[in-house]
Amino acid sequence: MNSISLNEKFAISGFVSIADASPGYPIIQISNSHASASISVHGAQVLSFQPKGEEDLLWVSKTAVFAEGKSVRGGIPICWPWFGTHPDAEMPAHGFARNRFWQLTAVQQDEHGSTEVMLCLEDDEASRLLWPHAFELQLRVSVGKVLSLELTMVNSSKEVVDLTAALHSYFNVGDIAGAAVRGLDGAEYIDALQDSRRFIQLGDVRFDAELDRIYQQTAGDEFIDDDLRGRSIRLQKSGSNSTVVWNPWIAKSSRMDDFEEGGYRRMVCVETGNMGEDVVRLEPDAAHTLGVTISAESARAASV
Ligand SMILES: O=P(O)(O)OC[C@H]1O[C@@H](O)[C@H](O)[C@@H](O)[C@@H]1O
Repeated sequence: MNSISLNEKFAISGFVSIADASPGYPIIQISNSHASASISVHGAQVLSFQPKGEEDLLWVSKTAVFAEGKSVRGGIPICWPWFGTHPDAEMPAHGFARNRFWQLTAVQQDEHGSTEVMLCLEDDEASRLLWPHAFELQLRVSVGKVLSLELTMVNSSKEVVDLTAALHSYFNVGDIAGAAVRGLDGAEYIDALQDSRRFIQLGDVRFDAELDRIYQQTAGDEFIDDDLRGRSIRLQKSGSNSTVVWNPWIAKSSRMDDFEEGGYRRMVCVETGNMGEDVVRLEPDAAHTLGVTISAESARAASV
């Protein structure tokens, strides 16, 4: 699959084209009357979403690497079939779906001017070495005034499987000092930086040091209030009862080669997921859909 054959099959004149970020690494580029966006076929990773008149809602590191087997640092990597580190240290963190090329299966313009893209990933010999189950994953992305992602996971095996997952979204903020995550007040969280001890969130989440937490029982809307930009990013979730909030701050980000210097100030991860106690158990042939809709609101409208 290369960008020439993908263009022949999927390009839509004036709306969708496919170009290589590096040789053999196709990126779907979308521009419609509502927004522009880009999606990498590798990892089915949304890399940018810019509604008309807005700055990009997503953040990608300027030093991100576009190569097979490594997730791009930024955008919305898909963590699946496990979230976080694996008990076997040889296994990749956050599963393997973000490290593989997916299949682009459909692109279409709908009657409201939104663009819909479908990508899929199925088990093969390489995946079964890491996770011995048959599966089908499908990501539907809709780019319009809002960005919607729906990740459907189907258990095609004959066994019951337990899954954890995340739409590991990196959001673009003006300055982390003036950013807050709203909507988690009162939620219990597991603090990865304090021996996974549990605490209750009081008020908004604010940032002045490394932060890495799994919030539980979080089915409601969440907002990232961005003082510098005077906007709020709204997340409406479905099929998700947990949320990770992460900022690596100075020391951890400087240990990552693909994390641009000082980039921790301009991003925050608010990850829609099924993690911690929110494990998805699928019977054979059963499916689960994890979804998020992301939109920008002016700070004034969002606080009413
Ligand atoms: O470097 P990775 O594997 O993309 O992970 C980034 C971060 O992902 C977050 O979801 C985790 O909570 C962090 O602990 C982790 O550091």
